[in-house]
Amino acid sequence: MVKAVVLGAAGGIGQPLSLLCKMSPLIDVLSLFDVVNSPGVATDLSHIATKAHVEGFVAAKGDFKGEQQETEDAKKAALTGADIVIIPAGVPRKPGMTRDDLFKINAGIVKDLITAVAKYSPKAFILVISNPVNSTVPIAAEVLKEAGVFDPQRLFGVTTLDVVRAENFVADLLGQKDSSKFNIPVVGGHSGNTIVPLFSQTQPPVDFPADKLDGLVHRVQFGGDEVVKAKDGAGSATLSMAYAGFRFAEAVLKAAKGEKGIVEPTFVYLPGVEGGDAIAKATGTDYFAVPVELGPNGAAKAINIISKANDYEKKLLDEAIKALKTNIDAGVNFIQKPSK
Ligand SMILES: NC(=O)c1ccc[n+]([C@@H]2O[C@H](COP(=O)([O-])OP(=O)(O)OC[C@H]3O[C@@H](n4cnc5c(N)ncnc54)[C@H](O)[C@@H]3O)[C@@H](O)[C@H]2O)c1
Ligand SMILES: O=C(O)C[C@H](O)C(=O)O
Repeated sequence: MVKAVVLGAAGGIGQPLSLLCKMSPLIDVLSLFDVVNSPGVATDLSHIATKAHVEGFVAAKGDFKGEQQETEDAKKAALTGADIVIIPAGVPRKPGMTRDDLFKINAGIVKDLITAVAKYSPKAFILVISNPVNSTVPIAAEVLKEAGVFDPQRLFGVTTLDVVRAENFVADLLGQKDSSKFNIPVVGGHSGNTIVPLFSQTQPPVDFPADKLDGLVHRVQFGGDEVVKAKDGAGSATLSMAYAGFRFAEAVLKAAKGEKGIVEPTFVYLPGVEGGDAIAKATGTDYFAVPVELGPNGAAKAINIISKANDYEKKLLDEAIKALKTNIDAGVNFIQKPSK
């Protein structure tokens, strides 16, 4: 029996992601939690005739003592027995904002939700979508460490949308309809210049002249801004993110069931994953998105693809690492050195 939980299930990402989970033959129980509207989303989904049984849990409206208990009970009921917890809870960007501008609100939301995960489903795979991923994943790790239940193989920052974009933009540029035949590793983090597509490692190989390459790299790094601008104040990527989040969740679940050879780039705590130490040493950071081979216990092996980067990509990596370190420190310090 596989139980999947979506925290932030009533949101722009949460709803289509929950729909995709409801369609999946890999999921038996789908549990939805949000601070608003999740029972409605759950009831709506429960009318679809597919395998997963759907349950909805919502936080209490207020924050008085009795209501705090009600919210805690809802989290407990949603999370108990979970095999995989997917977290798109939090505020999205508006035009003119960076992902780091979301830290102020989302850091606290992620801290709060991971505290509940640590209590009620400490062995679940945890997939963090909430931005800024470069900081929310270290926050999650620190909360889990403090609770004594941190398993680095089971904590993932979801960077799949960057891979999806890279594959799609390359296909676009080559005038090809089917982007699914491309495999493009995107490494680093998930914001602006911390996103580093390694086009030199594309399978099947592709080759672009320098002027085209600059534009392509920029489009992958700032693909999120393209959507924020087009939505004009109504949020950021939701549908493509639901697709990407589900693609990654499905990969984790398939590998957990024993399927071999599944590799997806994801933002992980390197020292806790086989092969990660060498990458941490090369980058000088403990967290980095790299292609990870998934297995029954989650992240089985970090693949050191960055050692194959060409000179152009090495420059991108240097810039990414500088920015990433600041983001990671902000996340770690949020838990270790909270301001009074
Ligand atoms: N990792 C990625 O590639 C990626 C891509 C797109 C968006 N995002 C991020 O995902 C997050 C969600 O985006 P969205 O467009 O779905 O936003 P949204 O505002 O539409 O939905 C967020 C949901 O989270 C809920 N929520 C807020 N606080 C909560 C809490 N404490 N517990 C449970 N639920 C809570 C809200 O009620 C809302 O339903 C944003 O931070 C966004 O930046 C990440
Ligand atoms: O751009 C955003 O703020 C949302 C997300 O991180 C994205 O890449 O689309």
